[in-house]
Amino acid sequence: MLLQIQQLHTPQVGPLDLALGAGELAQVAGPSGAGKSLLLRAIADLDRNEGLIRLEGQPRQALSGSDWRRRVGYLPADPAWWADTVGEHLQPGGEHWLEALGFGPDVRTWTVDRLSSGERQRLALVRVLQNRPRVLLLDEPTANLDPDNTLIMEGLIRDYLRDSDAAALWVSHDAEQRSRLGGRLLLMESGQLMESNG
Ligand SMILES: Nc1ncnc2c1ncn2[C@@H]1O[C@H](COP(=O)(O)OP(=O)(O)OP(=O)(O)O)[C@@H](O)[C@H]1O
Repeated sequence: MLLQIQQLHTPQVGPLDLALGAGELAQVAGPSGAGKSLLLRAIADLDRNEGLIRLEGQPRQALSGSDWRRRVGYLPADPAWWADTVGEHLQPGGEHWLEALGFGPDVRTWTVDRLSSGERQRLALVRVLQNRPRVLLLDEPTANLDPDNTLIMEGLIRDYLRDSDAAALWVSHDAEQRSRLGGRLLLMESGQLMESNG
């Protein structure tokens, strides 16, 4: 197993177990307020949580918080930006991702305050992918995108999972997207995670 979670719990989430294999995409659905975002934040170790999480057999405590979050990349629904320009948030390289998402090389000079919500969402994905994570934690990554960009982003993420043999936990409210992506579906309700059969 690539990612193994045992008895993960926070005041709002769990205790729950979950395992993701290399290349696996598991979707998480469930009502607003069920704890989907808090689950992703707990796995990324951004909120206080207890439980055992292993990545490729290595316990989370063996890595620093920042190393863990490079390997287990979290894309929040509303990513934070701290510097003035896009380029200050990006590492060198990754031009193929920028290009695939519709940006030219000049995007690095753009100021963050001019970005639309969809541009923010697409650029934040590039930020996460540049760390070459083994696991992606995606919180409604296409919520602010038009249909064309949604399909492009879905394709890019799928390509990354296939090429890097990475896994993803993908929160989506969109039933059509869920059927396009396919794969395993997990349902979250009141902080508990259940495997869905349909
Ligand atoms: N820091 C916090 N302390 C206490 N409760 C919180 C905290 N953050 C979120 N909550 C509550 O925990 C519950 C789960 O929140 P969460 O953001 O995980 O929901 P969600 O399933 O992602 O919902 P949505 O689909 O609307 O994004 C909500 O009732 C929320 O108000």
